[in-house]
Amino acid sequence: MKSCAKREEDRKTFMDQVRESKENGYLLSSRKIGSGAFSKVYLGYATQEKLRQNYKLASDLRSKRHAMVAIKIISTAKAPLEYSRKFLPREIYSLNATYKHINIQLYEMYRNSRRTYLVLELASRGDLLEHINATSDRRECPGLEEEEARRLFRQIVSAVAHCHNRGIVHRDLKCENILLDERGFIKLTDFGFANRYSSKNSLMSTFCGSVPYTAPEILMSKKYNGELADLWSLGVILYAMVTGKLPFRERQPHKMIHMIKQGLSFQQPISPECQSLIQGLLQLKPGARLGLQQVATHCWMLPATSAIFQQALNATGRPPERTSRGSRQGNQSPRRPSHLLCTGRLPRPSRDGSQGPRADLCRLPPSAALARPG
Ligand SMILES: Nc1ncnc2c1ncn2[C@@H]1O[C@H](COP(=O)(O)OP(=O)(O)OP(=O)(O)O)[C@@H](O)[C@H]1O
Repeated sequence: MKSCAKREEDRKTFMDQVRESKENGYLLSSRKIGSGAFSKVYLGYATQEKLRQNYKLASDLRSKRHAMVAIKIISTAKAPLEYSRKFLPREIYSLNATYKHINIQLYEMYRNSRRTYLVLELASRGDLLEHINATSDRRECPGLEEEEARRLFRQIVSAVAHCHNRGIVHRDLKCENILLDERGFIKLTDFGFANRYSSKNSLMSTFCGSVPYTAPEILMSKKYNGELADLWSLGVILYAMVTGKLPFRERQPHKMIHMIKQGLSFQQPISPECQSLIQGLLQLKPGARLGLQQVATHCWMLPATSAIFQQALNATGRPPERTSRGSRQGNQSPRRPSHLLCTGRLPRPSRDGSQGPRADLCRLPPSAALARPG
């Protein structure tokens, strides 16, 4: 229970934030839509005056037919110095450098000695993790349909390519950092670990990310190429989207490495094209991973091929038979590497606690970030 004094302090802080936002052209609502380690995110509204002054903001909001924004408030006075001096400036730099892409959007920033305010495009439909879990529950089958996964993954790839083209690596790509707006567009968020690099070959050494999504070279504390590390995380995200599970799940980095070395496996029917794309991204050796250009033009990313697969899957519950060379035949299950299965599935008991028919459904667990300062 919060003490009276604490409640009063929170109320005063909130009133200050309302005033500071108003002075900058935004109405801050009391509806908190998220919070991070050192931040709170509120629903806000652009005032008429702001819309008159800021043409870009006005035209964007006009197309959405509302004036709502997400206002992320970072208490710089309370956050550790390293965060305020190093990570927050990088986040702001990265958001500014990537302005404006349909899948990433910082409208504006204002600040004073105590707080920094980031005015972001509102993504009102929660994050990808929630979406995967909710869809898995609705379908009674883990993961998204490949068609939907493709639509979302294309946007994610486009957003990451936009960052890389501007010399920014995200370094914390994960389902929780991909938000969805009311039109189903993804918004890449949380650039707290992002960094810029001067050359494609420059290596980084900060140990950051979230273990299940972190590239093995980072887990092994090697110097790494940020772009190639982002590609690994993209592979984990795609695997999570289509299977509703994490490919490798361990808390301890050294155990994760062990799992990764054992290899990847799929426990449910996923199209061979999608498997090949995931395998191409989840390569232990960074240099062996598919590049973003190869990802964008991979055959799974083209709708026609996989629509046929999905239709067959829906009709028979099994992947379609293939006749071409190297493909599988008849009712055989997908060819699997002989190593152990390494999925991060979390069995969910049915409501009465027994292992009912849906006991093999899983929920993707949220993953805590590593190396948060403070
Ligand atoms: N543009 C947005 N629209 C809607 N909700 C948002 C938006 N940005 C952030 N949020 C919500 O606020 C939460 C925290 O935001 P964000 O991840 O950017 O903060 P953070 O301080 O970097 O978090 P963390 O400490 O977890 O890394 C998000 O998980 C999300 O629920």
